[in-house]
Amino acid sequence: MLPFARVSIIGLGLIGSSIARAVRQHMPTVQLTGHDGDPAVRHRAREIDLVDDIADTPGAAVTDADLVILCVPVGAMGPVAEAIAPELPADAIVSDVGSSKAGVAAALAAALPGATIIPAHPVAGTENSGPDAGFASLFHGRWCILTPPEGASEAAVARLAAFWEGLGAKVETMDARHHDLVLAVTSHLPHLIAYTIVGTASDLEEVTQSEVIKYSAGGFRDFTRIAASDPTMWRDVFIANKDAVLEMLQRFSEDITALQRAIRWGDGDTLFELFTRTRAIRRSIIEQGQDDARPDFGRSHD
Ligand SMILES: NC(=O)c1ccc[n+]([C@@H]2O[C@H](COP(=O)([O-])OP(=O)(O)OC[C@H]3O[C@@H](n4cnc5c(N)ncnc54)[C@H](O)[C@@H]3O)[C@@H](O)[C@H]2O)c1
Ligand SMILES: O=C(O)C(=O)C[C@]1(C(=O)O)C=C[C@@H](O)C=C1
Repeated sequence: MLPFARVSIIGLGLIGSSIARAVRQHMPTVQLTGHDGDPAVRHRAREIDLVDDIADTPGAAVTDADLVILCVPVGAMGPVAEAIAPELPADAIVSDVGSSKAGVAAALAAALPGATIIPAHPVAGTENSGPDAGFASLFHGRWCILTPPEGASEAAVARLAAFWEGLGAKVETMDARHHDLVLAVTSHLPHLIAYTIVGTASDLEEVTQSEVIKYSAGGFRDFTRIAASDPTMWRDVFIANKDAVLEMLQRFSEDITALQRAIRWGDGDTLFELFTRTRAIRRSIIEQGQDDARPDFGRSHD
């Protein structure tokens, strides 16, 4: 039996549209309703027949849902939760896909007192945005981290876990603050570094924009992919996960200062030891099958 019969998705961009496509593929009998705040996105979602029904307001999208998933930028989670509150069925489970969790959990709890809220984060994505960027296999073999609040219904957690497993994800449960600390170093800091390095390169007087494009065939090109990620999404993530990001940034600054010293003093052993360790980490990620699922990394869309 399927964990949910009527799923409502608010926010039909990369993640919302990927969930819609994955539900269509893996749970074809589920009734899917969607809403997006941008009329152009609603229009496009209708054009590509993304879900069974597109609602023009967030409230109208949830009236008969048994699962509501908020797929909007982290900073919009609270306002969207407030907008669905009057129409939310008492027995519905509310979840989200935000990249940071503690702040979102607090915003949802404040907006929806008494509701069953189980926050989640599928650790899968790309640098692209919008309803055409999504694909059904995005979550295959990827982690989805659930961060249920203390005292959350175990049955609700189990149903949401079954939903994500049904879309092909592996599910882990974690405390929201621990999630935010781990993701600060594995996801948020790498994005900050990519935004910085691409910005620095384009600011350098002697490196003109055309040279940045011309010579970006190697490592720099990989940074530009990450630095092309959605500005609204990442602005909200850094503001929401400020404490954990600043803590990891401090640690990173100390480590880069140590490397600076090693380079200055010609300490090749320190450089070689670090580069050997990081090469082994990359290889073990690939061996564990945690390499990238994006279509341009050689896997199919569905
Ligand atoms: N992009 C990734 O790699 C990734 C991965 C995992 C989780 N996430 C999280 O998923 C969420 C969505 O990200 P995305 O990549 O799908 O972004 P996206 O920009 O592709 O889609 C977001 C959609 O939300 C809509 N929206 C914004 N504010 C709204 C509001 N107030 N009401 C209704 N709709 C609104 C936008 O119009 C847009 O269509 C974010 O919270 C992000 O942190 C993103
Ligand atoms: O592959 C990418 O483009 C991503 O940045 C995906 C990525 C990540 O950092 O791994 C980005 C944000 C998320 O919340 C989850 C996944």
